[in-house]
Amino acid sequence: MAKAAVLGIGLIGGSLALCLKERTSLEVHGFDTSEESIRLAEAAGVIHRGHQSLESAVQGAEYIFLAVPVGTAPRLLDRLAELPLQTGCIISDVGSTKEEIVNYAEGFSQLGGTFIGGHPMAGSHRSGVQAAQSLLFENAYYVLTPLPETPLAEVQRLSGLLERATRARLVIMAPEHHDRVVGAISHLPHIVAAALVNQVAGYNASNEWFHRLAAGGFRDLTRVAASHPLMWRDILLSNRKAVLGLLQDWSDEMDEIRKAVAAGDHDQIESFFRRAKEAREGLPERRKGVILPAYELYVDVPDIPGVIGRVACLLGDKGVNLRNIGVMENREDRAGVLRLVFNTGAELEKAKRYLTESGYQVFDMES
Ligand SMILES: NC(=O)c1ccc[n+]([C@@H]2O[C@H](COP(=O)([O-])OP(=O)(O)OC[C@H]3O[C@@H](n4cnc5c(N)ncnc54)[C@H](O)[C@@H]3O)[C@@H](O)[C@H]2O)c1
Ligand SMILES: O=C(O)C(=O)C[C@]1(C(=O)O)C=C[C@@H](O)C=C1
Repeated sequence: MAKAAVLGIGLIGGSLALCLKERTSLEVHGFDTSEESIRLAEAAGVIHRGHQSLESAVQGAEYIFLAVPVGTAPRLLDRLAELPLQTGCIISDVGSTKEEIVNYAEGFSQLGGTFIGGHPMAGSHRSGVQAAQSLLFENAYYVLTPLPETPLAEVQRLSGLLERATRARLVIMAPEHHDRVVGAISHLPHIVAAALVNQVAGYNASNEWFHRLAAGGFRDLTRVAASHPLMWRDILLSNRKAVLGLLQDWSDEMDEIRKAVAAGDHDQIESFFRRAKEAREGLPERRKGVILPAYELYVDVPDIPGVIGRVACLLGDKGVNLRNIGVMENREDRAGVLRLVFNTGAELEKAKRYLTESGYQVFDMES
């Protein structure tokens, strides 16, 4: 039976292991530095088999997933580079930042497998294998960050497996683009939530009414402040450049509202909340348990090496989400060799326009 190895069987590693176990034929092996996590994962049927040795966990594995804190992942890659891995294996990760680990993996002259960065955009403030669940990623976005030179067939193999196992929507992005976007919608909000909780805890130290009166607003806004401190320390250090820029923008925004309140500027204050309300109400709906239709496009690409990066970057820069990308094996069956999958017809139309404007020959299902 083909084998997958999940390294780090916590919330995300455990959830991914469950997905692979329930929806693929892979035998799922787990490795963790915590013996307790291995024991719990085996007892709860999260993995087929647990290992206390990294070498035996990855031996013969076709897929290896790193699901450890982002500050630990490079050291784990160092150890993998020393081990004999299965020829043609794919190594991926689930870390919340991508540029650092992708650059690190690129620096190896001999890694024994193809590294493709990954990040499922779903999680929880809880941690550990006890919180793992096989529906965690359903319909969430799952970002892959291959390099332009990553063989297309390998990206297709991994995205196909993950799509089937997690039921997530696979998208492809450049690592630095990922880190800037995720910095704004995940890393900054975690800092703001923690800062708010710390500020109020300071007031509460001398007056307990601050915590007693905390109602829906405070609780909704600060749920993620209960997240794992070590995981978040690593994320901020890994995405330092993007986070520093975002913190500067955040203090500018705070300065502006502070000035408007100090000046008693009714219009400015109302407009601050009006802009936020409109933007919040305009967030795309999150749907659980619905299988989304796929919108497909075919692109004729004469030269395969590097093409995945060029096409993915072109669409990423224009804000178009690519759900999946793959090579058509038989060029006679269909005009065009690269298959692109989108979540909406509107995204497909945008992609068609941008690709055509950039000189690509594009065909859809009707062509
Ligand atoms: N929690 C989230 O919401 C979320 C969402 C998406 C991605 N991520 C990313 O997923 C990764 C894991 O996060 P998590 O929430 O599952 O954390 P977790 O604390 O639940 O699990 C991490 C596991 O890794 C193990 N571990 C640590 N160092 C190890 C090593 N050197 N070798 C083997 N195992 C080791 C720990 O014992 C633990 O079981 C992080 O990189 C995080 O950025 C987290
Ligand atoms: O739902 C939560 O508690 C999360 O924090 C999940 C969340 C996020 O949305 O910020 C956190 C980190 C990840 O890398 C991806 C998702």
